Amino acid sequence: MFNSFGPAHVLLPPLVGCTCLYRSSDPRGNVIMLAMLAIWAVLVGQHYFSSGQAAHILASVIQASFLVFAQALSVIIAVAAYRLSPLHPLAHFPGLWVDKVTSLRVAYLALTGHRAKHVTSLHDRYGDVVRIGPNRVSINSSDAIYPIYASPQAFDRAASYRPGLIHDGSLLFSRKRVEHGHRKRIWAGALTSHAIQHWDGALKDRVDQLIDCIARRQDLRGVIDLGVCIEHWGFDFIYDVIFGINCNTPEFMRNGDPHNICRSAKNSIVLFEVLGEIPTLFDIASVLPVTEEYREVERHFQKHINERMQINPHSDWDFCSFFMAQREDAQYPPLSKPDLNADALVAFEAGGDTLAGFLSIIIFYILKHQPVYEKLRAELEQVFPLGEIAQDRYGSLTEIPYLVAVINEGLRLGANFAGFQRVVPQGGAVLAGQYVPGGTVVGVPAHLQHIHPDNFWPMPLEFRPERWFKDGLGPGTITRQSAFMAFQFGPFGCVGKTFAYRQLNVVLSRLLLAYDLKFAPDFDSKAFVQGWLNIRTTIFNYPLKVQASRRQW
Ligand code: HEM
Repeated sequence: MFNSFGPAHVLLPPLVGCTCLYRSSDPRGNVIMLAMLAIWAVLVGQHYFSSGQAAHILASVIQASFLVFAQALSVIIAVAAYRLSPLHPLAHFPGLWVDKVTSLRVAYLALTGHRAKHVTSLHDRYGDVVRIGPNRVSINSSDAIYPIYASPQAFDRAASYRPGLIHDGSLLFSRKRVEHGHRKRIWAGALTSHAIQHWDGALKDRVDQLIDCIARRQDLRGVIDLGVCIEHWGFDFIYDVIFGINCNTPEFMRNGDPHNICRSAKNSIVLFEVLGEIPTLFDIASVLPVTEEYREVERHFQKHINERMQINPHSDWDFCSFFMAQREDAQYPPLSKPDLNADALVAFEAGGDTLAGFLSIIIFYILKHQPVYEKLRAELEQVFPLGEIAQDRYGSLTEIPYLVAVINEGLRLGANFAGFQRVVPQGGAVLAGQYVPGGTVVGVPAHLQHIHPDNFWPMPLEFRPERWFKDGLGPGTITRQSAFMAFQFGPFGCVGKTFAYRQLNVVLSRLLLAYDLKFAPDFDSKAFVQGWLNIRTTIFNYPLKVQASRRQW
């Protein structure tokens, strides 16, 4: 079989190359595939011409395929052995052997929505610092939050933010702090307090529509799937904000989602989250049909961007105006069209989907805790005795302390994020008292920090909004704001945080004033919790069925 090439000739170079290189960065999957193809073609040619038997092309193909397969297998075995060996720089961190060898298992768990549970079980078993991937360490310590995320020298984002071969010109996929900072300044212009206030009118109209939509979709018992109504509201409103209220948007609350745009947008987030765990495979998968649903959403947005560029391109407050950076006070050059499309999509998914998911979770917790529901309603009624909130008072909702506490408590328990991946800079860093080598991917699991007794005490697992007040759950109440990671911190933190609070405050208050809400008679809250998955997007496999009756004022 090896008559033209010796085994050492074929196997040694990739063995050495991969063993050395694989630790420092996730190699590009497409480059590996092309290299293998090139090696295969050379081997076919070599065998074909050296054998001198033109008829033996099939034999050449078989031999070359065998050698390339053997080569790939030897590389996989060598890389696995290296990752398990004491020579690996992360060898001293505890963890499961399978996670040390490959990220495939964690990717699978991400797909099934059980990654957070897996990370929890690993920390329970091995302690605060655990190796959860070949080159990845999870750190369940609030000491690590500041250096990794919040400090001005916060670590760069890891390759998990690399969307394969899909265009990566958006804020979310920008991984280096400096270039990211430039793009973020454009976004920040669209989300100043002045800009946010500008959206109060559209927000009012969309919440009016949500209140009508709930009435329209009720069955004979007054029951609706509130999660779907809120999702449609969230996507309708974010469309306004991205493209402007004069654009031709799908109107989900009115028309439903016949083209499955909401579902495809959510599936795209799942795709990025799962394949982000294995960036090398993402490079290959991104040219396969598995990404077709995302391409569909991309095409859909392209259509809207084209329309938006025709209409009054530089004189409004929508995100596109700022992204095109053609306002009179613009300081930065306009984004290219692919970048514009990528940022619009990120706004749609980060703004519309995340907000709607968390709003549903907060409502679930409120309805599950009747005393909280009663207390919040009483507070709202005291401030708004006529049951109406004038638009010019939207900003003042932050001054209703219990409302803010309820929202924060829902965000605390709902932020089921398994760890935002960052890269330790060259030279390494001491994190949670341990030296972590440069190039290692690290992350602090938000969901574990949010229930850590050192950060939130007492009853860290329970929904108790009172904890957000000084000594609210008795003397010694601990509420560590610096461990509250729902919006992340620092340079890569959520740019829409203030806008998110504005929307949560307004929608929640108005819904509670407009309707008496309770779970549907056959609603099973245990089944809801079991069916609620976080794959960066929130998926409710069991619907949030709520009985709503209009309040009379
Ligand atoms: C309850 C609502 C929200 C929550 C819990 C939330 C949470 C987060 C978190 C944790 C991140 C960091 C992600 C990472 O580094 O991987 C993030 C980023 C981001 N969020 Fe939000 N978000 C919310 C609402 C919004 C809204 C309403 C918008 C826009 C209108 C928005 C836009 C963004 C953008 C653009 C990023 C990327 C920021 C960057 O790369 O610097 N988010 N969000």
